[in-house]
Amino acid sequence: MTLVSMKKMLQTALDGHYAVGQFNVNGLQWAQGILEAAEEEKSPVILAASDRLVPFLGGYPVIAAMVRSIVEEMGVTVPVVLHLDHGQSVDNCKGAIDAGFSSVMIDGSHHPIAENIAMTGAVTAYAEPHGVSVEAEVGTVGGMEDGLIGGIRYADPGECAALVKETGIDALAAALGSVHGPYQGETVLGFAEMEQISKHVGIPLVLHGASGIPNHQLQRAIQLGHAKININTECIQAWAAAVRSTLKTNPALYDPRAILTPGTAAIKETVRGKIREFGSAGKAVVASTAH
Ligand SMILES: O=C(O)C[C@@H](O)[C@H](O)C(=O)COP(=O)(O)O
Ligand SMILES: [Zn+2]
Repeated sequence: MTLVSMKKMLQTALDGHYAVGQFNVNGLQWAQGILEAAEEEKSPVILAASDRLVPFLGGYPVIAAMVRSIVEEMGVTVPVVLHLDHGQSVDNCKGAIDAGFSSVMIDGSHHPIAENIAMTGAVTAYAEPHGVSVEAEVGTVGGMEDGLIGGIRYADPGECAALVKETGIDALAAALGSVHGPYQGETVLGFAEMEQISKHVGIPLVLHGASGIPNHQLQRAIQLGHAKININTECIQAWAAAVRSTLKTNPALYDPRAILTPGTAAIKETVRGKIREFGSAGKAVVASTAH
């Protein structure tokens, strides 16, 4: 199965009232664990490289080659998207597209809306002829974003509508109370604003900062228009706990395979649980035949 764009995948999910998980890749083991879980659950899946981590991961061509090779080697049959997460500039998005990413996010949310629209429009113009889908963001997700720590700023419905209308993006991340990284206290999402924005823009919404959000709130977000849900923190916490426990139990261990394999298993089981929560298990055929 070649890499696909998110366009039809997310529209099909929106129509079917489920969401596709975006799971961030922090190394080879993440790609393996995420793809194994998606294949076993027969779920469409989005593998993402966060732009801030691209140098750590070896650059766009290395990431694209790695994901494509693993998909081929494993004989993955479910639809797979390779997405640039929180793309920091128009040039970075172009670099990812040229390297073979099938989807990009341009994150102009820290700029005034006119600039955000201009950046996003430049990316959609470049992506469209390549068959690459585009996500953009309005408002501010709390916690760490693009390497900056910030507070929550709710997306403005008028700005969301203008950005969608003027750029033709495929998915919109409208920040409505979610936070990147671990939550301090209970999650408070703006469901009334979510309903309003979803009706107004008519395209799939994306929920960033979804780690730690209780399932009943995720289900409500899905019913109110979210077709893509981003998870990174829960996977990296599960990986770290498994590797830490392996080393604690066997302090003399030094074989990387023995140390790291439990980490891959932990990522896989975390992803499996999320796929089931989001309702995308068994939806691979639906997603790949949708047009
Ligand atoms: O950490 C990154 O750079 C990627 C995340 O921002 C991702 O887009 C995301 O929203 C994951 O949220 P989390 O798992 O709740 O931290
Ligand atoms: Zn995010």
